[in-house]
This record gives sequence, C-alpha cells and structure tokens, in this order.
Amino acid sequence: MAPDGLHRVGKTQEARDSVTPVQAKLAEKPIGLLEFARHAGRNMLEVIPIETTRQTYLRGPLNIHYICDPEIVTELLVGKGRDFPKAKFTKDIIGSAVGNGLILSEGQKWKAQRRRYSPLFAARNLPMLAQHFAETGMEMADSLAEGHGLVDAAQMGPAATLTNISRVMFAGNEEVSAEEIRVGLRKYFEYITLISLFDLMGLPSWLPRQKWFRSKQPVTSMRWLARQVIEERRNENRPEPLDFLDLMIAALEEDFEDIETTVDNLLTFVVAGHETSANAFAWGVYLLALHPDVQAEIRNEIRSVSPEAPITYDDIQKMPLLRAHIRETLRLYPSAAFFARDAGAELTIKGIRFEKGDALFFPVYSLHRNVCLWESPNLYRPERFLGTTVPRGQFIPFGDGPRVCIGAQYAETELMVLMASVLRCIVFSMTATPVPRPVLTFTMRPGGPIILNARPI
Ligand code: HEM
Repeated sequence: MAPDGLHRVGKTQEARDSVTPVQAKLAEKPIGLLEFARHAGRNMLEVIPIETTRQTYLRGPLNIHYICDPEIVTELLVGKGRDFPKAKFTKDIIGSAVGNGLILSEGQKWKAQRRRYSPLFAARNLPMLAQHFAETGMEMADSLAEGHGLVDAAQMGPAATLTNISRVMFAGNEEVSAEEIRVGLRKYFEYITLISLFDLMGLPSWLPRQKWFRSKQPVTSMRWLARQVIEERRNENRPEPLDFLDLMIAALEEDFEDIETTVDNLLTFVVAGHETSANAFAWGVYLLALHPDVQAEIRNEIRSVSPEAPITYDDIQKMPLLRAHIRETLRLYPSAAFFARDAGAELTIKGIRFEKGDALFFPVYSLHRNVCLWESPNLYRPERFLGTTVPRGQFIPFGDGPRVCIGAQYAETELMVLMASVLRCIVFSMTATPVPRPVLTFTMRPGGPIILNARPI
C-alpha cells in the first residue's frame, strides 16, 4: 500500500502516467441543430460539448440538459426522476430491432418483464454461464497462440462475444445451423448500427429513414430465426436449464409470456449484450498493451489462481486487480457512453429546474472523465477501483436505479473470464500503427482497427 493509502500497481506512477490512452474528440464550440444532425449520425461524441468534461452541469440548446453532477445523476436515475421514460429518440433508433422488450418498454409492461427476467441474471446462474464463456476464452487463446503475430483487438471482442451469445442463447439447434445464426446476427448488427439522422432530430416516424432502404430483411430474418430457436428448444422439454435460452423458456412457460415478447427479449439481450461487452474487451486489451507492467501483474494474479484449467466463476472472485482493470476500462471507455431520459414532470434539483418534456442527457463519457470529479481523469489508473469506493452517481457504466443494466454481472463475468483465459498465455504489446479514436453510434467502439502484437508465452 502506498503512503496515501492507495494501492500502486506495477512500475512507478510517473512512468505509467507518461502514456495517455487515446481520447474522443468532443465538440470544442457550440453546435447548431443542422450541424448536430450531420455529425451525430456519424459519431455522437463529436456533438457532446467538451465543457461537459470541465463542469458538472451544462444547459444545452433548446430543452437539453447535460448532467455530470453525481448527486443530480442519482436523483434523476434513482430518486425523484427514476420513473422518467427513456428518451423518445432511443426508441426511434433501436425500436425496430428490439421491439417492446426490456430496454424500451415502460410502465407495467416493463415491470412485469423486469420481474420475470431478473432471476435469470441472478448470481446463482453466473457459474453456469461462466463455463460457456471459458470455452470461448480457451478457443480464443488457442487461436491467438497459433496465429503468433499481429491481431486487431477491435475484431477480437465482437468475435468472442458473438460466440458467447451463440453458445448461451442459440446453442444446440438442429433446424437452425450455427452458420445461419452467425450470418443472421452479423447482418442484424450492421442494420442497427445505422443510426438515422432523422431519429436523432426527432422528425416524425413516417418520414423515410435511410435504413429502411437498406431493407428490414435482417430484422425479419433474425426474428424468424429467434422464433425457430425458441420453438425448437421448447419442444425439447429439457429437465434442467443448461443455458440462458433454457432459463428464458422456463420463464415463458411459468409466466405465460407471449412468444413475440420472448422474441423481443431474446433480441434485446443479443443487441444489448454483444457490442457493449465486445468494445470493453477491445479497449481493455489495448490498455494492457499500453501498460505492460500492469499486464504482467494481472497475468501473475490470474496464473496464481488458475494456471491452466478453464477459468471458473469462483476463480474470478480471487482476481481483484483484473476486476479493477475492467472497471477502469469501463470508466475510460464506457460502451454506453451516452443515454437519455425525457423529463416526465417538472423537477428542481440543486437549484436547477427541469421542465416536463426536457431532454435529460447523461454523457457518461464526460462524467467518467470530468476534471471536477476525478484526479488525472484521462490517465489509466486501475488502483482507483482497489480498496476505495467511488461516490454514487460518479461511475455509471451500467446506469443506475430501477433501469440499471440487468446484464451488468453477466457482462463483468464474461469480460473477466475472457480476459483471464487469454491473458494467462498471451502477451499483448503495442505496434507502430496509430490507435483510432472512439466513435459513438449505437455503442462506443474503436473507430477502426487496433493493431497489437500477440505473443504466446
Ligand atoms: C459492458 C457491457 C455492458 C454495458 C456497458 C451496458 C450498459 C448498460 C446501460 C448504461 C444501461 C442503462 C441504460 C439507460 O438507463 O438508459 C443498460 C441497460 C440494459 N442492459 Fe446493459 N450493458 C452491458 C451489457 C449487457 C448485457 C451482457 C446484457 C444482456 C445479456 C444487457 C442487457 C441490458 C438490458 C436488457 C437493459 C435494459 C434494462 C431495463 O431497462 O430494465 N446489457 N445497459
């Protein structure tokens, strides 16, 4: 323990602080509505004012509020504003892909679904899910060991989390092949990544969107595939749940949910859980390549717990440094870098007045790098999350309150198992290829390839 009570990891703090991980380019000057629409569809980070990293509250144009004050964040997400609906534009953007599932539904419909699905994500199911994640992790480690050379971290993440989804949600079907699912999911993700400018501008939903012309075929096919998978598994009548889909079907049988809502939720979990975890994995590997000293310490931690056998849920409970690394990764690169609510009623918090209908923006990227809240916010310091508690509302990669991410523990388990499986036998290092800035469309992802060296030990 260092004299100031903080853990220090690896080399001297100064040596590590000399490297600043890549940052987003936020808007340096106020942006008009047309410019907003032009940039937002390409990269939403470009329209978030840079002041949001220097002050904790900013009044935007029209009825927009940018909120980075932890107390206001908490009051809006957990306190008086907790029932405010998701922003209408979120629904316009992803509604056609995920329907009225858990992410987008409101009121009684949302409550019933949250009650139904919460037990699926409970801690008791995580060891079973971890087994599937470990299988993917071992395969990834083997293929990296064989490849012996340059890798694109931005591609490794999506490949691994897509395999995990196929394993825990679509596995074991005879009628629908794994290849069909893989191709279907890829096209489906291409479709939802195309955020429509009109959606962001809040124009009427009957105006044509660019993505309509790209055809809704991927969504229709994916819904059809999901329905097939559910029906087929339902007919199997498995005595015990072996994966996530079994758990969903048990909920369907016990609670008489209609099958279309189950399809909505299967796709909701696929959408919410694939790209988010994939990006975190990519950024996490990049940060460790940038900080070889921390990488070596984490590797020692993993190997002292489990040198060879598949990583289990119990194993990752004994890896505090790896957990701190995942949290620091999600602070610097929160996959959900921005989310929003529409004020459902008039409310005053800390002297700031929110009118009914106002747009409440939570620019998580800026909150997590705000100079008023964090020491050296742009530097990678996993020890921030070792033995210290961050004030509520200051670190919200998974949101907070009743609509907090239902998959938060699933995601942390997935990320830790994948990282542990790979890091204990592969060393990542930087190359001369520049690292792209983050880009935010549906989630915040690397704006291009992150080329690293991967060397087996
Ligand atoms: C690193 C990975 C992940 C991140 C950063 C993340 C982030 C978030 C955030 C910030 C929210 C709240 C949004 C809001 O309040 O408007 C959310 C909600 C949600 N997430 Fe995640 N998520 C991740 C992984 C997952 C996974 C793996 C699943 C499922 C398998 C999932 C399913 C959901 C669902 C269903 C909701 C909506 C919950 C509700 O409204 O009741 N997420 N996520």
